[in-house]
This record gives sequence, C-alpha cells and structure tokens, in this order.
Amino acid sequence: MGYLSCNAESAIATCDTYNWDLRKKKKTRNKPVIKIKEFFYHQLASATNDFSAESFLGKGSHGSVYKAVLQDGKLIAAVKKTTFHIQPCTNCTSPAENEIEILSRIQNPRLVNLIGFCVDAKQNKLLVVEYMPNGSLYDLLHSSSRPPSWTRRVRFALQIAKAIQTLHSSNPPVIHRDIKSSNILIDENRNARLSDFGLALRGHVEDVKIKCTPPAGTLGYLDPGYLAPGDLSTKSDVFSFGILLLEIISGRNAIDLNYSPPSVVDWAVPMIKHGNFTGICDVRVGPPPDLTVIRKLAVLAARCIRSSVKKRPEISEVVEYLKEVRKRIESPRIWSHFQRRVEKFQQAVEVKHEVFDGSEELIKSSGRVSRVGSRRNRRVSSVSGAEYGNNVATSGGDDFVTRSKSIGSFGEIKMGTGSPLVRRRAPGVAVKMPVMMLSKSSSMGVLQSPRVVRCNNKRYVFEFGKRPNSRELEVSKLMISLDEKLEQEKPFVSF
Ligand SMILES: Nc1ncnc2c1ncn2[C@@H]1O[C@H](COP(=O)(O)OP(=O)(O)OP(=O)(O)O)[C@@H](O)[C@H]1O
Repeated sequence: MGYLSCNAESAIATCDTYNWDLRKKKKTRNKPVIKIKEFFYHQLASATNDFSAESFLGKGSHGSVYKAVLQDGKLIAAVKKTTFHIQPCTNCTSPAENEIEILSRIQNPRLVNLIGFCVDAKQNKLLVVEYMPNGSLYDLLHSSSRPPSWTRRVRFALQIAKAIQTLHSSNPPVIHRDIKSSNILIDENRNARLSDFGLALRGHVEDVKIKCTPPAGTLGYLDPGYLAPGDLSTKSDVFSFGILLLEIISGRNAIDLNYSPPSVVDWAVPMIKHGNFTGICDVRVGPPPDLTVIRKLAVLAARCIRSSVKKRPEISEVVEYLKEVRKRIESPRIWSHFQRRVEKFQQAVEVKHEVFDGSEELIKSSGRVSRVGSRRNRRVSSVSGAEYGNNVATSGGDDFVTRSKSIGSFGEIKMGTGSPLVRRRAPGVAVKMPVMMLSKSSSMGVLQSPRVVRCNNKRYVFEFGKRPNSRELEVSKLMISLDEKLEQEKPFVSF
C-alpha cells in the first residue's frame, strides 16, 4: 500500500478485490512503493495562511484549491479542500477519498500526482497534490492573450493521450470519466498533466463497483452512449478526449452559446465531413502551415467521437497517431522541403496531363528523362534527341530538344509525328515541357535522375539534387506510410 498511515487504508485494502488476487499481487510486488504522506491540519492551515484569499488558486465543483508552502519553502503543493460531499451511492467513496484511492496506486509524470492527504475535524479529507504553476489548458485556450501555437497544441494533445493511456493500461484499468480542458493543468516545464480523479473508477467493467456507480461527467464532454453504469468503458474517455481535441483545434468551448450550433460536435463534424479542415481551426492562430496536420487532427477527433463505441480507437492507437502528427509538425523544414518537391512533381503531372492525353505516355516520357539523367555528368546541352527518345530524334529535322537559358531545364520541345511513345495534341505544335522534371546538381548544368519511389501503384518522384541521405530516405518511407494510413483513414471520416 502506498500510505504511510491513512484511515482509509484498511477500507481500501479490504474492499479492493484486486488485492485479493495473490497472483496479481506477486506481479506488482516489484513495483516501487508510492509514498503518500499524511499531514496534520494545522500544517496545511499554516502552509496556506489559513486558507487565505492570497493562497486561493481556484474553485471546482467539489471545493477550493489553495497554494501551500510546506517544509520551510522546500515543497510547494496545491491543497484541495472539499466544501461539501456528493455521495453518489451508499457504498461509494467521496471524490477526495476516490482520488486518494486512485492516485496512491498510480504515479506518472503525465498526471498531477498525489503528495499526501489530511483528515480534518469533521473527517473530511484534504488532498495535497503537485502544484501546477501555469494554470489550466482551459485558461490557455480560452483566456490567454497568447494562444498556443500548433506545435504546442499537438504536444498537449499527445501528452494528454499518454496520460489517459497510463490510466487505461494500468491493472486494473482506471477510467477517468472527467477528461476536459479545466482538468488539464500545465506544469513548470509547460507540459500538460491530467488532474482531478474525483470521478475516476478503478476496476474492470464487470466489477461490482463499476456496475453500481451511476454515470457522471461534464456536460459537453460526456459520452452520449454512457447512459447506464453498464455502458461505461475506456472508450468513454476516448469520446471526451475527442471533444477536448476539437477544443484544442478550434479554441472554442465544448458547448458555446456564441456559436451556432452551440455544441462543438454539431459545429465541427459537418465541416470535417466536407473536408473543410481549415474551417475548424482556431481563428486566432489560423491553420498550420502543413495542412496535413490539421486534417489528421480533425480526422482523429472525428474518430474518437463516433457514436459507435466499437469504432472509436483505443487510446494507445490515438497516442501512436499523434506521435506521427508530432513528428510532422516538429520537423517542418524537412517536411516543407519534401512537400515542395512533391508539389512540383504534381504540378508537372498536371501540366503533362494538359499536354498529353494519357498517363501512360506521361510515365514513359518521365522514365525516359530519368534514364537520361541517371548517367552521371551528362550535360543538358549534350542531351540529344536520340537520348530523349528515339521517336523524337528520328522524326525529322523539326524535332529538337533545347536547353532553356536557365541551366538544367528543358526549353521548348517540338514534337514530331509518328511518335509511338509521346502522343501529341496536334502535329507540329510546340509545347512547353515542365521545367521541374530535371534538377540541377551543384555542378551547374549536370542532370541527375529523379528518384522514383512506388507505393500502391502511386508514383512519387523525389528530385534530390544529390543522392538522398539516410534522413531523406527515412522521411520518404514515413511519407509513404502516412499516405497508406491516410488511405485507411478515408472510411473513418464517414459517420
Ligand atoms: N494542482 C494544482 N495546481 C495549481 N492549481 C490547481 C491545481 N489543481 C487545481 N488548481 C486550480 O484550481 C481550480 C479548481 O480545480 P478543481 O480540480 O477543484 O476544479 P475544476 O477541475 O476546475 O472543476 P470541477 O471540479 O468541476 O471538475 C482549477 O481550475 C485550477 O485553476
């Protein structure tokens, strides 16, 4: 047990069916013991200046929170003083007791951890928890003069998802039931931490305790499918996380009467369905430079709030997904470089489609160009019509390939007749070849081959001026895996 001494210890130890199972107990034997300290009331009273207004941090539905300076200033903590009890059922514990029960078994850097507790004269329990000096995510999103950047938003989302994953993966699992922005506090390193375990339930869904505890949560975040105790599952937290993610993206409240419709779900989901991802972005920061980030976040949020519990992802999947998004937003330079390359290629494809009738010809002609370029130290000026394509070279005196003034690109190509590979729109019509298909190496005028990576019959051409280094190769693999995931995501956008 984690307590040094606690009145509730024996009660928890005897009513906790998990502790009866010796096999499970053996498994946890090597776990570090969480030391929870019991404070005297007078210690907390003096540490908070008698719960003075200066020490007051905020008020919640169960009581008030005060800043406490303990151990001669060596320990700064937050003291939660319950003002009244909500006793949901005769067997159930108070929110404070519940929080002690849960947090004395789990400690994690993603959570606002329990330091100790105190029992006052009326037998009410006061909680002593880690002090979070930078307010709540609610404050940051809704009342800060400097709204968080996209990088911070993605980091917060990942940190919160990891916190929930810690709860869901503990044995037995813990379901928080009150995931919301005011319960996400920001620590001294500006990391998001999950707090307030007053409503949390620890146990398996078939356990008596969970079966007899009536539904609870906060309006706007509450899973609409959680209507009876038996409906509770870890996916209820996933639903609330989805709402929180929409709040992080849009900067608007879960329920906000300033918007029409007031519910963030009714407001955001139609836009997500129509692919209007920028429409749900917080107007104060605008969309992120890489639009894939917002698309991915929006699709993830939409998946989390699906009405079908089974179709919602597990929180572990959410964590993995957000890690990919974080990678993307945290390496914008390499991604934007990459994006520019792909965009250029796509533009080239579009131009070629306009010029030629079929994609087959396009691929053949690109392939031809890349073969020419694949030979090292070939100068563009030396690329003959024969090298560009026999058909072009042999089609008569009118067919020529010239280099434009900008070194390393093709200028105009006049197509000959009877070309089996390159079909033309109208005989003898000069067409502008896209100049971006050939890239210039550091030694001017030298062609190098574009690298072609195939994926699911798709073709990506990455035009590196030099051999791609390991980082670039890694990024190309990542991009393909992201694209494959995107393909899988498509059906999830429908509801
Ligand atoms: N550990 C902490 N460190 C610093 N401030 C805290 C801490 N815990 C809570 N607070 C502050 O006290 C306020 C009230 O917290 P509390 O957890 O009691 O309620 P809440 O989460 O805001 O609302 P509810 O009780 O309805 O869920 C918070 O909004 C926050 O500003």
